[in-house]
Amino acid sequence: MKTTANSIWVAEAGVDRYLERRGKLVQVGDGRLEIDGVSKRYGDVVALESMTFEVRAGELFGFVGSNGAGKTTTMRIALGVLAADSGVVRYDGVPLTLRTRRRIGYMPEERGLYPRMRVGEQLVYLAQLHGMGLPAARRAVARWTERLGVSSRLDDEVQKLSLGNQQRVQLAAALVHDPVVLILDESFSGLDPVAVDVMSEVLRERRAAGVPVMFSSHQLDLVERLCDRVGIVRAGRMVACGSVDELRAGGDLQVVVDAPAAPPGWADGIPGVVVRHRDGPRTVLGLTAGADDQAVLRAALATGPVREFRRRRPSLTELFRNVVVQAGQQPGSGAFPENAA
Ligand SMILES: Nc1ncnc2c1ncn2[C@@H]1O[C@H](COP(=O)(O)OP(=O)(O)OP(=O)(O)O)[C@@H](O)[C@H]1O
Repeated sequence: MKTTANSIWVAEAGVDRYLERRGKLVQVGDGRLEIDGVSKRYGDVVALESMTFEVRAGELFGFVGSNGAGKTTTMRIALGVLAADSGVVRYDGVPLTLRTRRRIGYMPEERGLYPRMRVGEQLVYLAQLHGMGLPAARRAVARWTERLGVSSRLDDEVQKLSLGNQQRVQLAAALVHDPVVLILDESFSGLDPVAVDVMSEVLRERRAAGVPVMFSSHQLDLVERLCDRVGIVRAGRMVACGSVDELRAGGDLQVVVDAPAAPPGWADGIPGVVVRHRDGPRTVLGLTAGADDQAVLRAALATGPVREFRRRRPSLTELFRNVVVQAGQQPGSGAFPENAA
């Protein structure tokens, strides 16, 4: 048995290793990236407060939150370019080391390429910084630039490329050294639809190869489509985390009613029912637990014809608004449990 600052090794047999952590036996060595209780302040600004979540091996994890919520700070700490005040980041069950950090592929939000350096030269250089030999680096650069559609620009200076193509090069820079973890900050912003497809395909491939992939984005439809799980962050804390279906199931059940003759206020007074939105003849109602949707239908029919009546769950965008905007206006009223996954 071995004791470290953060954990006690209780068994080690082949690849199945276990840790006792906070009284629970946890299997390690499974390629997970864990952000555990990470806090960070910038002077008086609390950027992160006990941020906790994990990205599993072979999982695409979407990291969403409003501007200034703490996404970039989390990612920079996960990469080790920024130190946390407290908390720990682990990969494969153990706190990150310099060696592990070199094996992370990172795409920074502020982009980090040298504008006057040629694309090919720069990518080879970056691959070598991550420990690759020159021949392997050249092969990887040829492969990834071909894959990302920028192989014809290898001899051009980065600054001569369009912003979208610079972004493709930036993704190539994150991938050339065959990273074991991928962390991408706003990787999709500013890309044309074809480049979005290429980027999505590459991320899915990395996921299939068993890599934990985490990316931040404000494009929630894309996150909803692509991710296995999503974490919503607000004011430096994870306020909802789970698969899109889990999160949607946690949101209120809604009923859409198209009743052209219904007067304003027709649904007022039905127990457990709140009018969420009204658009012409259509009303979207939120139903709290125990509310009777048949009572809604009867009330709608009492007004005249009903052309549409269907139940639905909120989209990720609506959930995001509920969690981030409404909860922000009413502290402590978050609709979802933390780390619900
Ligand atoms: N170097 C810094 N000095 C002072 N405050 C900072 C610094 N970097 C970030 N912050 C603050 O920390 C908080 C979290 O910022 P962060 O960049 O992590 O948010 P974000 O979720 O990535 O936002 P965005 O979606 O706008 O990129 C914000 O209040 C921000 O103003």
